[in-house]
Amino acid sequence: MDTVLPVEVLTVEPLTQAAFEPFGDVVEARGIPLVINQGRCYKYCDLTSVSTDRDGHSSVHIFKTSAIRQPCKLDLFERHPLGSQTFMPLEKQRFLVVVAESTQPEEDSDKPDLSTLRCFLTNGSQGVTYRAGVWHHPLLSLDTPSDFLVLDRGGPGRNCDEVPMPEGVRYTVEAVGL
Ligand SMILES: NC(=O)N[C@@H](O)C(=O)O
Ligand code: NI
Repeated sequence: MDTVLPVEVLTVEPLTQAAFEPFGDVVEARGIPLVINQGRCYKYCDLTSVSTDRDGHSSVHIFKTSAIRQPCKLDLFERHPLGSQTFMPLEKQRFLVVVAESTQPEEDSDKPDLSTLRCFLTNGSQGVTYRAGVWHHPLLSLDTPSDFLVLDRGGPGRNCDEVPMPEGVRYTVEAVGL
């Protein structure tokens, strides 16, 4: 018989720039746009930026991802110490943004502090940028398979540290209100 693990059910909070400030930027059309292209287009400027180390370069990808099943069991945390990482849905896809603060920021021995674990739900028109070194769960897209534009740091060196979720507890995000 499978051992029944205690379940840590995470509450989901709506994604706002104020709440997400410690981790990075929310990318969404906000503020007063510039009117460009002979009036045909509104430009919402400088919503976020791509950071890389001096040996890296900014790189653009498309992720074609399947949707998560719910309740969503968390697998691991990762961080990209050499650069930021931005996810922007291409099909109005909602996704879960699961982050945690660092135990020893900037140190090689840094780990996610699971007592600070936060779970945000986007509204379909929002993307996020994780600042370099921010602990996050890999992409968790909801509802249907979907495409995301991803901007991050390309180049030499190790840019992905992973820490599995601790044994003995199942961290899940329940479908409450999802
Ligand atoms: N592996 C990869 O590029 N994706 C992850 O970094 C992620 O945050 O989804
Ligand atoms: Ni990542």
